[in-house]
Amino acid sequence: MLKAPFHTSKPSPTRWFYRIYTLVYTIAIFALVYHHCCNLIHSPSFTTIFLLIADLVLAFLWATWQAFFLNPVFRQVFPENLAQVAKENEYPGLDLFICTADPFKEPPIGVVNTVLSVLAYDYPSEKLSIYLSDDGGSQLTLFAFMEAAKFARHWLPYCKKYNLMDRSPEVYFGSNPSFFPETSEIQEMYKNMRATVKKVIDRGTIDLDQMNCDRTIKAFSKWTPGFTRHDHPAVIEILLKNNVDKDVMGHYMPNLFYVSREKNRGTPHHFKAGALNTLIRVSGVMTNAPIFLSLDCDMYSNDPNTPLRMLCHFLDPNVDPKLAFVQFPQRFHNINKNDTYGAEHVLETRACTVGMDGLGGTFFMGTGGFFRRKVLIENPKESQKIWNEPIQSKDVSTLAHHVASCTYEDNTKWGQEIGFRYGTLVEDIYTSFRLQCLGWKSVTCNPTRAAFLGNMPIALNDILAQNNRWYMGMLQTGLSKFSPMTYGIKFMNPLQALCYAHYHFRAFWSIPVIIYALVPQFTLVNASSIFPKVSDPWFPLYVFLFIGAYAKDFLDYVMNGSTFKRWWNRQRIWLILGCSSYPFSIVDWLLTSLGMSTFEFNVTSKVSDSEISKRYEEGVFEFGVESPLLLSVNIVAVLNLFAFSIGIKHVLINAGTFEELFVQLFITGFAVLNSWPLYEGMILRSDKGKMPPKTTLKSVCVVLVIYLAFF
Ligand SMILES: O=c1ccn([C@@H]2O[C@H](COP(=O)(O)OP(=O)(O)O[C@H]3O[C@H](CO)[C@@H](O)[C@H](O)[C@H]3O)[C@@H](O)[C@H]2O)c(=O)[nH]1
Ligand SMILES: [Mn+2]
Repeated sequence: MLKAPFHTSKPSPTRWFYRIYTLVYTIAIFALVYHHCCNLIHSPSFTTIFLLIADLVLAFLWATWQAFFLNPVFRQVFPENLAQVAKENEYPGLDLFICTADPFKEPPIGVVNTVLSVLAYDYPSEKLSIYLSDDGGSQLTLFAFMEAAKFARHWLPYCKKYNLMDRSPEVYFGSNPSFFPETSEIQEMYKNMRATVKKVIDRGTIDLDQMNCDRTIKAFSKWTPGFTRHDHPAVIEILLKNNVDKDVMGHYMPNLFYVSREKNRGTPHHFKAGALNTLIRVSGVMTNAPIFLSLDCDMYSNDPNTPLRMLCHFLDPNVDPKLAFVQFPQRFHNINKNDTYGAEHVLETRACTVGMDGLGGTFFMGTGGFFRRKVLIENPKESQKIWNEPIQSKDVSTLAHHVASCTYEDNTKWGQEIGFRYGTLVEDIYTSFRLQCLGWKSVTCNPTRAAFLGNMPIALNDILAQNNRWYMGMLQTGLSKFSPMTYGIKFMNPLQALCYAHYHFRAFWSIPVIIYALVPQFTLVNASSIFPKVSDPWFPLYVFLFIGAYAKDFLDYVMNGSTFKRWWNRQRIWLILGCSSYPFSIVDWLLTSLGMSTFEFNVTSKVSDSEISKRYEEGVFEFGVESPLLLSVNIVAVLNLFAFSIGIKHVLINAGTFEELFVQLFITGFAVLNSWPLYEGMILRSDKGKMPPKTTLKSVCVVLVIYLAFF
């Protein structure tokens, strides 16, 4: 029995409020559906059918969203109590997986910082191994890591000596650190390393003549002339060896491996899921730690004690034997003051994770998840590791290259029943869904000081493209035989399945958004009323439904520590996504299902232009590029402005129509209010991030054509 607990959990006191709210709102939805049905019987028309469809989809998404709030559980961990069961040298081994895919979109110096931040974890170094997966197959990345390994010899002892919290050198030196005797020397080394790496990246090649070490030359000799990122043999390099490499203070260092799996054009590589599965196998051969962490290359560690927090769950003698992973929700370092694009995902990363925790476990977010290895492999007892040989031996190397080959997975269950699951662009959420259907559990750990901090796009089009990818990925599995609504409801807690369903079908939010962005507007131009007028007994129901949904959403935001402006921006981005990324995901899904297109994981760019960053800091929308995603949003904005002006004209000419057209005017006015940054981008701005004039022109033309065709 433990004297003091490692972790505690308590149900949220707000759950009763949410349960009552859900009940009341559900009754209101039924009343609305009844009202629609009456309308359909008495005055059937396309408009009534459209509105019914829109409201049914809204009701479905609302209902699935409520599942997150019915039984939230808050957990706390107490790493200081760990000493009761384990001394440091009894901690389990830990393999850390970091994925990168493109040296130009993900600058290696950023990846180096992520790696250094975890290499310097407060964890016994003989238990720690870092594996970098390079899907870009780039010698530039390998070069950067060779430099990083040299710098780590100075950086690690420095972090530990002064017990730094920020162990990403870029963050540390950028934050006016306190001055210790070695500080300026280390800073100088860091700057030199950064400059060396940058020079090589800018030049685009490695100058082998300048290398004076045979091993290094041998490593780079694998980049033969036929070597491309899509076609190359596996490259596995040991950059730091535990028990061999020491830092400048004479302490052994963790292992550091560079892994670029074999690629050839004819073999599908399954994007990040494929990369992670390769790492599971390569690490199985090399170190075979019972726990591994999956981390994106842009998510540096913000707290060196994170592994201990994770151990509070895994080392608990009363741990649920079905506990598969501990998820540290994603948090970001580059969000501006009012979170212009709602990229912080306040509810998804806070309320939703604790919400699912009370239902059997949260989903895996792709990064910040510590897994038990045995959960993702076939037969944990059959270890691949060659125990009696050191990791640098020939046999180990041959086996590691073998498991990183393209053909290794042929006729195996990898990606289907073991490892990270294939067949979708959102391998993370899908894998956790499949695991939880098998009875595995997960827990959320969200300490006040973020465990990891990542990067979000800061240009609107990048945000839209990222969402397009996510929700296309969700549909791939949401509409497969592993749908949460069929398979999920059968094999997991049904409320947990509803939570998954919410994410998987979020793209359908575009149906009501598009209907509400067009139908009330078209009818407003004609001055024909489609909603109850203000004095109608049904009118208060509409008011209740609107305010009930918006006010609750706002409350959730504030209760999760956010602000009014951030909430406002998030609800705006919801409307924008509803007429861009979401419908595009549905179209993409249709085209891929019909075999008319293939899907691709477009890596988000982590490079930021200083002008764009400046505008983002000021909270100004970044349009700048011409893209179908932006065009569709802009068309809707122009159309609503146009319809609103005509609506106002009607009311001014005949004040009697105000009461009848009120709801339509309100919806259109609300859209206009939300579209304000787009009008600014079209008319008032002259900077490079303004709406491209061609996009404005096209939008106006489309709206004119619609007007001439229909009115
Ligand atoms: O073929 C690929 C493609 C991507 N990646 C890596 O995957 C990570 C995530 O890619 P990113 O472009 O940053 O995508 P995001 O949309 O920011 O990522 C979110 O969504 C992804 C699923 O779409 C999850 O995998 C991520 O963990 C989650 O942070 C990065 O480290 C990439 O290097 C690979 O290793 N191989
Ligand atoms: Mn990312």
